[in-house]
Amino acid sequence: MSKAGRLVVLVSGSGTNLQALLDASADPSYGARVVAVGADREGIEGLARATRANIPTFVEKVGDYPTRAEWDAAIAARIAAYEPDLVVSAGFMKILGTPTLDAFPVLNTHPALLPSFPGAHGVRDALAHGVKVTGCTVMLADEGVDTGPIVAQAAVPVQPDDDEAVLHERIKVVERRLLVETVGRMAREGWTVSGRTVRIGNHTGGETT
Ligand SMILES: Nc1nc2c(c(=O)[nH]1)N[C@@H](CN(C=O)c1ccc(C(=O)N[C@@H](CCC(=O)O)C(=O)O)cc1)CN2
Ligand SMILES: NCC(=O)N[C@@H]1O[C@H](COP(=O)([O-])[O-])[C@@H](O)[C@H]1O
Repeated sequence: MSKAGRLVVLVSGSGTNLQALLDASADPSYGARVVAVGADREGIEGLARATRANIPTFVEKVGDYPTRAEWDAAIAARIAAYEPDLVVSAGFMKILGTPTLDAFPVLNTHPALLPSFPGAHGVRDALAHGVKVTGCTVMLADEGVDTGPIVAQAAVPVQPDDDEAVLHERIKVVERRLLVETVGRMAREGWTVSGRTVRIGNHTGGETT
């Protein structure tokens, strides 16, 4: 049974999901706290949010390394320095390699109902397809792109005049609530993974991660 008290959160942009986790973890009963925030780029609001909250930050840029494998190793080492129980990818726009995945459970939030519309542009792709309902997914990352086992999902309606920005903002309201609730339950109750099934709480029959 895994527990998720110490969180390292990875961001690449505005960090509103990060802010939701920071706000929730201000309550000691939440069961988890953000111990560090990492990013793949400088000058983003997600890093500024961490600094305002007096949370340590780090940046590892892919372009600073001769190979992707060296970046994979570098970001894994930066994460490891904070000894997380759970890494939360919250708008982090880089695919994490096995040095990170083999060392820590990584929870990712995606703005679509996986397995539909994986990748860097889930909202745009769902809108282009003409779906009437989309949503958000919280899943445990594996070596694939958004292929890991699903932990939680929530549906969000698409309105006729939606553009990508409007729809994404509607999704993000639901997504922040889903992520905060899911991380909190994982921290307080633990989780198990059996094949593609993730169970939160003290369930029998699952593999212990
Ligand atoms: N090993 C994994 N790492 C990550 C996953 C995952 O499922 N497995 N999810 C992503 C988050 N994500 C969707 O939820 C996602 C983000 C970015 C990309 C992507 O194609 N990235 C490109 C670069 C894009 C850019 O720099 O703007 C890349 O990595 O080369 C796909 C899916 C977090 N990490
Ligand atoms: N495929 C990855 C992806 O699209 N992630 C999405 O980026 C947004 C980041 O918002 P935030 O920086 O305000 O939390 C979130 O909606 C997250 O699901």
